[in-house]
Amino acid sequence: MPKVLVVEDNRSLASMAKAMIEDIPGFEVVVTANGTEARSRAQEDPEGFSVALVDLNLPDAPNGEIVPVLQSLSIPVIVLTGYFGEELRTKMVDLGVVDYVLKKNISAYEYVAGLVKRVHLNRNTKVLVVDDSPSVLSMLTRYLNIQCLKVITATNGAEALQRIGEHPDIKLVLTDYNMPVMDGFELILQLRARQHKDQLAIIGLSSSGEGRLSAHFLKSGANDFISKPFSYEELLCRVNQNLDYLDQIAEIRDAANRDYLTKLYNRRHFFITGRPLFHQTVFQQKPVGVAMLDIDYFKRINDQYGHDAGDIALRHLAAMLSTEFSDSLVARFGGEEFCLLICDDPDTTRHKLDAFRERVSQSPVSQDGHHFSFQVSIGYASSVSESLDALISAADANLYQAKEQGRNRVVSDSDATESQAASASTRRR
Ligand SMILES: Nc1nc2c(ncn2[C@@H]2O[C@H](COP(=O)(O)OP(=O)(O)OP(=O)(O)O)[C@@H](O)[C@H]2O)c(=O)[nH]1
Repeated sequence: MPKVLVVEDNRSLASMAKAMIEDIPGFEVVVTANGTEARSRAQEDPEGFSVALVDLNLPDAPNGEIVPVLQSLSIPVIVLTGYFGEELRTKMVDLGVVDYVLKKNISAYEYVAGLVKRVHLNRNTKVLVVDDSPSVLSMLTRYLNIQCLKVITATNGAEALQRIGEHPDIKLVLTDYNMPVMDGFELILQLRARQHKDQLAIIGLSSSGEGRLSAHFLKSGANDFISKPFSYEELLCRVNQNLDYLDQIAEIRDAANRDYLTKLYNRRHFFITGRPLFHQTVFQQKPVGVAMLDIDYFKRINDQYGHDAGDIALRHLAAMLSTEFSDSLVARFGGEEFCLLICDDPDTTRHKLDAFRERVSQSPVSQDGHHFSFQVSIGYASSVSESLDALISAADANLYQAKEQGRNRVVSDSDATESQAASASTRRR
């Protein structure tokens, strides 16, 4: 869990900062009221603090003396200040603080909370900087490192493409225009052929004399543009804004693809991802199958223990499915029905499904002091190869058989064939 150190002698401001930061899911705040206390907390556990939020004017450190102390323990610092001037700004930028924020109203704290989250996320965020000037590369690297970003560098477009190949998880590219071998526009065109604006952000950089370059960069597919020379603050704001945009799009996309209750993928995403995966697997002549899984007598759980208990059971089963079928595409199709696309040998899968069914029946759920168990029926099909939809229909038919035969069982293609043969022979007799 990310921990934030707040160093503030004004109790109400400290409480406000704590409340706003702890509003971010998973964040914990430790408040200290002076420099001495902050130093000993940070020394006790320097690894533990993701970032520190520091009041510049503390009773025992009135001129920001605590800032370099925390930085020497590798804790990035965001400064809160009650006054502001050019001299202070220069001092803060020279010290290498992540940002300085004027404590004037509540929106300053909202901004700080967003920044705290950004700094934490930046630790796993890769940025590629492309410029043929060593001095620009080293300045950008220093500025971006202050923001805790992982910086990778290249000196021209061709080298940048190589770096992207080595690090496909790069999220942001900052690129100059005028470079040898391959310029910034050509680089952007090549990058955009592979990744859209909401997957990879690109910021163009060029000297302020080249007036029309900004429009040209944007038309070529850049998300944003910065004129050189630029201030640390402008770089920080543009980089953060672009990374926040990517994260928000990813969150929206994820919310659209997932079932709200169980957080498993929904039916829509199952088909979008599953159809190409199915065709690719069939084309490669590898085994592929679908399992339809349904909780037995689920209505009774709702009726007996309440709808909340039913929801807990659904989440419990979803968590088990995610863990035990982590290599498969798992979705909640609706109600108490789940669907799995499994790319594995049918015999192995059949055994795995049966073992899973058994485990479900032996893992009780607790709600309000009540403990209850439930069972599942599973239909598995792997012998149909014309389409994913046909495979799902076959699995569904097998699930129907499992319910008909008494529930709490797995019925696969071979079981269904055997049972049809048995009933045909009974009819013949
Ligand atoms: N708690 C809860 N119940 C749900 C949810 N979605 C659907 N249900 C309930 O799931 C129950 C499904 O009942 P049935 O279709 O009769 O199936 P069943 O009782 O499991 O019986 P069989 O499938 O034949 O074994 C209904 O009572 C729905 O209201 C949900 O998200 N949460």
